[in-house]
Formats: sequence, C-alpha cells, structure tokens
Amino acid sequence: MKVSVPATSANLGPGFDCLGLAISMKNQVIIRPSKFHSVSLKGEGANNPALKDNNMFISIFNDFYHNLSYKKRHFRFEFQNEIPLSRGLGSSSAVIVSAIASAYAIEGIKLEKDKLLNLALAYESHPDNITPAVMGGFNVACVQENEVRYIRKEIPKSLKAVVVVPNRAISTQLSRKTLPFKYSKEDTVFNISHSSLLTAAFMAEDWEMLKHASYDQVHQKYRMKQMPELFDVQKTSLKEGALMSTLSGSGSTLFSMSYADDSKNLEKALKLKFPHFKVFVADFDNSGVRVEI
Ligand SMILES: Nc1ncnc2c1ncn2[C@@H]1O[C@H](COP(=O)(O)OP(=O)(O)O)[C@@H](O)[C@H]1O
Ligand SMILES: N[C@@H](CCOP(=O)(O)O)C(=O)O
Repeated sequence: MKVSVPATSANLGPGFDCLGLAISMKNQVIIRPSKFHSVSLKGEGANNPALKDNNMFISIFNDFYHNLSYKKRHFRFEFQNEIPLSRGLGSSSAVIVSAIASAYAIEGIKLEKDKLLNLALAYESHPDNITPAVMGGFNVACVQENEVRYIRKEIPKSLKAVVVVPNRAISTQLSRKTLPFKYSKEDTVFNISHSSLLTAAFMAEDWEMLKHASYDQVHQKYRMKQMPELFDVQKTSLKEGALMSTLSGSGSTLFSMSYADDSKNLEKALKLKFPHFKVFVADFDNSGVRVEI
C-alpha cells in the first residue's frame, strides 16, 4: 500500500492560519505487512536518527491502527521524503495526513477526504496546511466547532512555484511563540482586507492583483527579522517577475508564484544572488493526498 502527500505553503502573506496551497513535492510511504517492525528512510530526514527511533508518522499511525484493528500485525515502513523538515513547507502536515490515511487504507476502510481533514485537525490546530495537503490546490479554510470549513480552487498549469529554501530549520511551534499576543485595529483591518482581496484574486484568476493583495502585517516581519536576508529574497523575487512572494508557513522558505514563462528567469536570478540557498521551480499540486492499495 502506498500513500503520498504534497508539500504546502501556508499563509500566502496575509492569510495567517487560513490560506494555503499545495506544491508538487511529495512525501511517500510504502507499508507492507512484515514479521518484524522495520523502517527505511530515503530523502529528506534520512540522516536524522530521531525519525527512525521516534517517528511522528509511526506514532500517529499506531494511534489509529490500534483503534481500527483487532489484529496485532507488524509492518515495514518505507519512507521517501521530498519535503524538507521545519522549512515552512508543511512537512508535519504531510506526516499527519499520510499517517491517518495509511492506517485506514491498511485496514481496507474507506476514508472520505473531509473526514481525513477533520481527523488531522486534532494534530494541527490551524487548517492552512492540512487542507491543501488533503485536497490539493488553493484553499481558504477556517475552523468552526472542531470542523474545517473550506473552499478550494484548482491552480492552472500556466503558473509555477519558485521556491527558495535556506539551510536553516525553524520550528513552527517555537516560531508561533515569537508573534505578538495582541494586534492593533489597523493591522487587523490591513490583514482582513488583504487576505480577502488575495482570496478573491485566486478565485477570479486575477493574477496581476496578487502583488497588491499579498502584503501582511501580522507575522512575516516578526519572523523574517530573525533571518533578515529573507527581506532581500522577497524584494528580489518581486523585482524579477514574481506575481507574489511570501514567507512560506512559519519559514524559513520563501515562496513565490510566477507565470510559467517567467519562472526560469526568476529561478536564475535568485540562484545568482543567493547561491547559498536551494532555489527551484515546482508545479502546483491539484490532487492532494493519494492512496494506492
Ligand atoms: N518526514 C517526516 N517523518 C517524521 N516526522 C517528520 C517528518 N517531517 C516532519 N516531521 C516532524 O515534524 C516536525 C517539523 O514540523 P514543523 O516545525 O511544523 O515544520 P514544517 O514547517 O516543515 O511543517 C519535525 O521536527 C518532526 O517531528
Ligand atoms: N499558519 C501557520 C503555518 C505553519 O506552516 P509550516 O509549514 O511552517 O508548519 C503559521 O504561520 O504558524
């Protein structure tokens, strides 16, 4: 049985904890019944011993598997990870979503995507990564009485993600603690209006509006000042043809969206100016989690 989940970029500037989209880089796990428990890891995190000994995927998988099954089976888990850990590309959401989907699939129990999304919410309280991880595409989401309410939109092939990944991990949990406890009315209105405009721009496919709509006052400046070079990455991206350029999730990745025709030039300019960062172009993912029995 094979499960794959895409990377995600959350917030998209002003949409703190409510906007996110899926990017075509995936974490994949193959699970087979086996005489003994065993784990193999390839790609991102392969050299991280914590992922072998105390793997978040396996602990969430076990939570669900033991509830769903009376059998005591052992499994071999083969992980192939493309999503870097703690870089703001939704690695933890991918783990949560794939672990829950796998536990149901291995027991042959059908799990609707909406139910999967609401189960994932118990492990990650903000819905901006888990929603695109499950559904693919661009998503606007909020939580009401422990349920995610969302609207999704496919992202056309004529757009690409241009991603700059610094070699510095930032824990989402710690980064959230650095944000202010309270915001002024001005900052609140600023973000509500920009986030609404950004959502409308995605829905109307008015890509030229993204540049105006993607400003934020509630989280990026606090987070990016811990790595000030990110301001330069953002400025350069916008100057070199990005339609929008925002801190991805809690960072440290900077996410840009561009027309497919401009993406290679943007990638080249960013590679030239920031040779110490990993820079690449990726497609958007419109499928979300995939389960193959
Ligand atoms: N492939 C993986 N396998 C197991 N656990 C993972 C994996 N990727 C991420 N994690 C867990 O998620 C944590 C990172 O979560 P977080 O700080 O929210 O970063 P991100 O922005 O990438 O979601 C890691 O410290 C680890 O506990
Ligand atoms: N809205 C959250 C998003 C965190 O995304 P991640 O990819 O960094 O886990 C936040 O900004 O804290």
